[in-house]
Amino acid sequence: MKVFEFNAQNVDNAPTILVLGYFDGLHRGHQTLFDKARELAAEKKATISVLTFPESPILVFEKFNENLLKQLTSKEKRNQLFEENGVDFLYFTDFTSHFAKLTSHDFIEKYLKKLAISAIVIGFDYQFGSDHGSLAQLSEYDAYQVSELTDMGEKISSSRIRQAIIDGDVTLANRLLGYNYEISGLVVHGEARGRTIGYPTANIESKSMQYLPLIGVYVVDIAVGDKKYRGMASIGYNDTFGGKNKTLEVNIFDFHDEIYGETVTVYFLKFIRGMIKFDSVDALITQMDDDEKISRYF
Ligand SMILES: Cc1cc2nc3c(=O)[nH]c(=O)nc-3n(C[C@H](O)[C@H](O)[C@H](O)COP(=O)(O)O)c2cc1C
Ligand SMILES: Nc1ncnc2c1ncn2[C@@H]1O[C@H](COP(=O)(O)OP(=O)(O)OP(=O)(O)O)[C@@H](O)[C@H]1O
Repeated sequence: MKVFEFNAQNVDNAPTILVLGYFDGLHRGHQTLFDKARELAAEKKATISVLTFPESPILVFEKFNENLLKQLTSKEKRNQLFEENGVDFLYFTDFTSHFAKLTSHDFIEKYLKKLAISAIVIGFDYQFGSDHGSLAQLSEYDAYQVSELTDMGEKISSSRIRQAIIDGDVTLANRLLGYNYEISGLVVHGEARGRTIGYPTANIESKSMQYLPLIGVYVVDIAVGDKKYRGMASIGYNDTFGGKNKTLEVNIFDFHDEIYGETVTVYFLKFIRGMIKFDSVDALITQMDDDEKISRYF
């Protein structure tokens, strides 16, 4: 897959199936668009291209809050998911005030006309341009609109998945995504207290703008180097010890290596319980023994 900053000079001119949307998370709903694109690409002997934005279009319309910069994946994972979905050319363009003012006609002239489009694939609720164009405005193309994919009668959407993660419902998030929600980060030094209570933890600091699941304890898998291990994660303030910083820590089962400075990936599998402020360290340890049993046999 090739990644480009969109401009008229650097586009590939082979016949292509163009898929349109923002695609935060590339969830199962999004994946149906790529299924259609792959079918068309095989039929028409064409490549697959995506024209999208690095950041959420909402940033241009709403008062800023930090959540607007957050995505369901890191930038690297987002690109990897496009590639896994069969994309050959990934074009990024910034969603700016100027871009937002383009009509659907302008968008076709300035962007779509620069590509050698064999067919276009959009979703059932896709709109483009300041006049909210949709399938009708794409009539000069062989354009396909994919129907809505639902789960329990409700649309699978990036917003619904974001909410599930904020609520700690990683089971729902994973089901809607079609893969396990993950966060990568550097292993850094914590208080070095974990090892004294028999549960050493890798403290993980992520540099990507992602949603951290609700404070609590989770069954996780964790990739260290090229191996994956089962573990249990804590997200919170270590209330028992009066912690001041919110941390993501993982006790990795059957693992005894020093991994400071390594980049690891945590896959959230199941919410176990909320954080508890225990009266004694022994009570915390007894609870962690139970968490371990749940996590090992999940
Ligand atoms: C599975 C798991 C469950 C935890 N549950 C709690 C909890 O309920 N309450 C709490 O105060 N700390 C909890 N912790 C956090 C511990 O307090 C923390 O790991 C310990 O203080 C070590 O911190 P350190 O890595 O900074 O040394 C939990 C940690 C893990 C790995
Ligand atoms: N569940 C779905 N079924 C079919 N198509 C979908 C589904 N969800 C999104 N799409 C389509 O995928 C493309 C990208 O959608 P978009 O990035 O707006 O995702 P979204 O999940 O709808 O996001 P949000 O929750 O922010 O509205 C659009 O063409 C959209 O119509």
